Amino acid sequence: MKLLIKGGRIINPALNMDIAGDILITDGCIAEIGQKIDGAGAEIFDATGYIVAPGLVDMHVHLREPGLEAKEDIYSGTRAAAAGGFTTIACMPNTKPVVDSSIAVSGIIQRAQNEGVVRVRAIGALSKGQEGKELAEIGDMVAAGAVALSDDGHYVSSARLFQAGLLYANMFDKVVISHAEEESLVEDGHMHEGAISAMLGMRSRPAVAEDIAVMRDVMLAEYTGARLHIAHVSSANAVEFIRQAKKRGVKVTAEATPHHLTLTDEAVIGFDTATKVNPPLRSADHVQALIQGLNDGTIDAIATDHAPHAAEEKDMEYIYAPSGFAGLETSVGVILTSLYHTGQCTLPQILEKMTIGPARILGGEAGVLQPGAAADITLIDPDREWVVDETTFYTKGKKTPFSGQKLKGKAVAVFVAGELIMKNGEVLK
Ligand SMILES: NC(=O)N[C@@H](CC(=O)O)C(=O)O
Ligand SMILES: [Zn+2]
Repeated sequence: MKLLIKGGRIINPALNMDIAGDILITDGCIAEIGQKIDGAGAEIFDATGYIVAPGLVDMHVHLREPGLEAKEDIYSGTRAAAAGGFTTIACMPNTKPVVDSSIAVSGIIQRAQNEGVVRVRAIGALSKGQEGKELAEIGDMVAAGAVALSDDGHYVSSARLFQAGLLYANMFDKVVISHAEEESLVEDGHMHEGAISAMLGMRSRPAVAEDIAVMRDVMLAEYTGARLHIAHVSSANAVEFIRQAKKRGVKVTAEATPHHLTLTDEAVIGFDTATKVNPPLRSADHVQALIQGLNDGTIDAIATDHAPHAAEEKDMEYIYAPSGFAGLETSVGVILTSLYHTGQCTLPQILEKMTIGPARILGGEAGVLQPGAAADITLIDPDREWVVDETTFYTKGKKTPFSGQKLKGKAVAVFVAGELIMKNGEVLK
């Protein structure tokens, strides 16, 4: 089996490569990358006009298995990932039951092998039941394949337990991922605290809740020397704390979501539950700080926080609807439209945050095109114009704050281990 991806612009941020060229694939692996490859006997895939990138990596996805299959499952979630251009995703453990044991981790990996169309990495819970009281079986979960530990969805209130988790995870060189919002300050809050929440009379979640939480976690990472990753950073101070900590050599990394990088709390006016998410959509000054953090290397990854919910849950009143919405199928379009086509970021910059950036944090092989590596490849048409129509989504939880928006840029083909699994938005498996 030989395949030649011919004539694209190969952007391979891990190796600082940005060339017009071809990629030869044999038996599911990359055999050669070059400006002109003689693909005698190979099937040809014409990539003229497209960007050829390492398969996109999303380190923050809620696949909802086990137990919450009305929102999403591994079958639907991995197809949504493929449709959005992703070849590797990491799934969060806030399921029912919580993924806090080796058997649960093995279950996800096994189910993903049987049902999934992209590669799935499992993140284990940091505490048992994500209750923040005692540590989960971290060593066992790592042995079963867990790539990171997180109580995502909740902040770990006890500094002592969080410190113990950092130390324990660090023994296995695994990163702890923090959902950093100090709970006592966000309880019962539904949106960002500011002029818009005051106008709407809505109980809110202030940015200072995130600032405090990030500060504590960063200090514990510094004190222990362990690895920390801050999920969905959304406040300007949090970006600054992480920037300063990195300068001091603290082993902290961070991700930002497409929605926090592009939307503000003004989207909440009208009470569309598709705008409800934790941390909340913030004001424009926070959005600008995030973009700056992305550009200066403070933020290492763009992650969707794909958090689908069932239609009947999101159709409730704003204050009762659960937080979170679909993100996998809009990520590339939203990011290219808002950051690339506006001149705020370059394509290599963006693709670094969507490939090798998150891959490095999770460890293992992904995010780079090089001979010998699995042929996980995403083709992107940066100029393809399309309108977000959630009825065509593969995810079960279709709510999106980008509904009806005209976007420019789309993943047009995805290969996993050399196999074409998505073409023109259609998943082929
Ligand atoms: N982001 C959200 O608003 N919700 C996520 C949890 C999370 O990622 O914190 C979910 O699981 O629904
Ligand atoms: Zn979270």
